Amino acid sequence: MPPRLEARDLRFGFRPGELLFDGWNTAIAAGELVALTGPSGRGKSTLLHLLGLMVRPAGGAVLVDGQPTGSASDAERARLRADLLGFVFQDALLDPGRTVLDNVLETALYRSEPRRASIGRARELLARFGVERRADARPGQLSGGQAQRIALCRALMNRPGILLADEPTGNLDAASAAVVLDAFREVTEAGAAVLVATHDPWLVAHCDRVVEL
Ligand SMILES: Nc1ncnc2c1ncn2[C@@H]1O[C@H](COP(=O)(O)OP(=O)(O)OP(=O)(O)O)[C@@H](O)[C@H]1O
Repeated sequence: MPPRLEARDLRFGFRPGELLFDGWNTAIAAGELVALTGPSGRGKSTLLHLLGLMVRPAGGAVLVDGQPTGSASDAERARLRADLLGFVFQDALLDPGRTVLDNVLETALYRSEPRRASIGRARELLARFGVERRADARPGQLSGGQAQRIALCRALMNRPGILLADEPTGNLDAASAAVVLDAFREVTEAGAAVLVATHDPWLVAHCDRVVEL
């Protein structure tokens, strides 16, 4: 079975002559929970955006379940993201114009699932992370930790085969961080791969493996 997620000889930089990644390789198998660590500014978020098919590399390849994604059109990449990937952005990046419930439902709507069919799962996820009472709130009314948990609900909505999470416990107390780790474990036990960029030593210690940038 191919790795769920693989980077081969990845190259990328924001400025000419300044490559953040110059021939970078990694592979994450089904069922693995992997921590991505390294100093601030080294490129953890950028790498997650490359692996999450939001940014195209300058060279090399990102493979999803063994399939190269380089020649896929933007529409095909968007389809892969909706079908296979869950993404928790640093600082949550919820849509300020929608309620919490509609933010969580957003990923299901990308897959053309009827809203009514998805509401039950969205509410279950919100309850699991202790934020069900915020369902009708707008993101501007949330604490940082609530926003982070809601962003995780949104990423889990489609039961992704690959979950990429950027500092998902940065604003959480110990009890909420433990709920997040439990959720990651449940996702890996279902055969997904989880890559989590983090500075949190507690979370790193609970991962199967560490990739250091
Ligand atoms: N859109 C952008 N345009 C230009 N440079 C960028 C852009 N995004 C990030 N950078 C630069 O790329 C480098 C890597 O940034 P990135 O956010 O990936 O690092 P990081 O390891 O996730 O940092 P942190 O741990 O602080 O979140 C930094 O020097 C940053 O300034």
